[in-house]
Amino acid sequence: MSATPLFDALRSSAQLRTLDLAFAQALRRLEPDTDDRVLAAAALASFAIANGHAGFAIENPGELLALDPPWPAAADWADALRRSRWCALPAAGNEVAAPDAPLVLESGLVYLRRYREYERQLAAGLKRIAGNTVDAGDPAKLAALFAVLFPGKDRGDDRQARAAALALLHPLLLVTGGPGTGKTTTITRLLVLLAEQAAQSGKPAPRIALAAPTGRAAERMAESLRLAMQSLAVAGVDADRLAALPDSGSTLHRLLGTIPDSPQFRHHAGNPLPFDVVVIDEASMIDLPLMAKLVDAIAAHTRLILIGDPDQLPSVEAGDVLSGILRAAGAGDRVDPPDADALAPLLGRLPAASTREQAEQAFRGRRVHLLRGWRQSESLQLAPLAEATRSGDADTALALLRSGGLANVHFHEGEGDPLQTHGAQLLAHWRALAEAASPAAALAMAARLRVLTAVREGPQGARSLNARIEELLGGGQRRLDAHFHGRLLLVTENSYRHGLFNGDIGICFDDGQGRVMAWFPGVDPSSPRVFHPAALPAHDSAFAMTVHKSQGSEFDSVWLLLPQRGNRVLSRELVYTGITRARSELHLAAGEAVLREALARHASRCSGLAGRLVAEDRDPA
Ligand SMILES: Nc1ncnc2c1ncn2[C@@H]1O[C@H](COP(=O)(O)OP(=O)(O)OP(=O)(O)O)[C@@H](O)[C@H]1O
Repeated sequence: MSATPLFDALRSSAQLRTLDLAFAQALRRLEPDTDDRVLAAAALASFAIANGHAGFAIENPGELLALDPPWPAAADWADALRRSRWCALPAAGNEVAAPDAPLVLESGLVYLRRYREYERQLAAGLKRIAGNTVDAGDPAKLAALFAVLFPGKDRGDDRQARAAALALLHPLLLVTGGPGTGKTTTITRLLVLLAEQAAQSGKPAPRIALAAPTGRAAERMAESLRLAMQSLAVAGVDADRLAALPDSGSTLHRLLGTIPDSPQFRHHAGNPLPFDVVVIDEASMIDLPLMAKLVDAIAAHTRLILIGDPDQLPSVEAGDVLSGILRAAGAGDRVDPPDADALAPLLGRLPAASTREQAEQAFRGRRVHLLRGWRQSESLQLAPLAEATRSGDADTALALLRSGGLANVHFHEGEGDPLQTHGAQLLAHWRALAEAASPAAALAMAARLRVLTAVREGPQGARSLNARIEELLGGGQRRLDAHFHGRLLLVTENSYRHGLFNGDIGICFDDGQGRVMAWFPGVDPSSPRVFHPAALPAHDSAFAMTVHKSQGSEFDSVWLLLPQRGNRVLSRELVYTGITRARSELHLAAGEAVLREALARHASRCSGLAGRLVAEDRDPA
């Protein structure tokens, strides 16, 4: 038995959820002799999931929560777990964990078994896809079209061109980059290239699916794709090739086919997605279970293309999936020599610095990281601030903010309450929502401005801001109804039955017959889906929302409010995600100390995915 009553210390710390403690207590009820450190590990593994980790590292439990008295030595803790019947010890990363143990200890991480299995399945699925063979055609025959799609002189150095060329050879491609680096533009051209390749091989046009974790992100992607297609039509690209490209996107849930009241999907390994190319945008938002299910549903002949910005916040739910895959795939700045040789007809001879030495890797997915920002004539000059934030350079970020020299970036240093300092301007926007001509118009107008906060609770939290905004909208006198006309809504749980998902934004609006209904964007932006407010899944107001919930959306004008005191949730990824939600105007209200604290911290997550992807698989015994 341990000398340290660790589980009691966790209980009295009041940091864990009731659920985490109840899980450990259930193990103790089943076996009263269970080692205290095993109980603590069970509670922490459960708590880790709630905090976005896949498990927790026994070497570094302080990453999860600050605790006094000190933690047990990692070796002793591991011994206690190894001796416990509650903990499985798989011999290899690709081995299924014993089904009767709710915990797994592997490579120094303690997992809840279910999440370890998601991670194992995801790694196996990604390796399977990356190892599939796809018909690369004859790149030389595509050279003429390639020159039209990528007219730059030095195509080998043009990472957009590289990404498109690599998609011909590889069934798993990751295209990463910050805002405006041309991810969607690249995907559009890459899809045209695949359509041409199919036509040259006498095959039907490829069936292509576009999806993203949220409806808003899917719409944004489809809109950018339509614009990129228009410019290709002007550049003389054959209309038949463009016709192969989809003109709309769907949510990942819709793509996979939700089943009412079930976390399972219609598409899975036994009924794979009927597409030749599946393109997923905003991949940083996808959590471990969802990514595992997506990958499971990818057929042997299908190409999977994941797009994302690796500097954004990781998914709220368990994961950090994108960064795990990216770590395994490399920095995305080099091409393997065999790829370079195969693609020479398109890319020419690559400069030596663009190729890398070792050709053999366990993980065969390919990544291209786009660097150059293309958004020209921007009214909002965000790039230098985004770069300083991304790299954690607080001195430069503060100097840029204080100089006032970045167009349409406004720094409200030390201001903690925009409702007091700029209330009239903000309220005018929200009042106008209620005056809109239709629910569709109100939803479109709502995207013009959003207050983003780092936290949900506390004086600068989304909850208290929403309460104050509603009070101000009600004139401070009459209490508004719960679902008043003009109230912005944020769905906070997935409801497969409604087709409404965590993060979806809607509005309460009169239906023309005196009834206030809740309206959410549908496939066609001009005809939103309507729900009775009493029948909605869990929801909050969305006048102000957390940066976490804003992922995948953009707003013309963003007010980002950091708390006045330090907080563990603050990170450079949070600030980066918040500021890059702005399209034409950014207001940042923060104090120097808190901004410095945020930029000094990474929102890192504990996961074993990268390790699994680069590990050689062991043959099942
Ligand atoms: N190679 C290029 N030449 C000229 N313009 C380009 C090029 N690549 C991208 N652009 C332009 O830059 C802008 C941003 O491109 P795009 O929407 O593809 O970027 P993105 O990385 O998908 O952006 P976001 O992160 O916002 O989704 C568009 O106006 C696009 O036309």
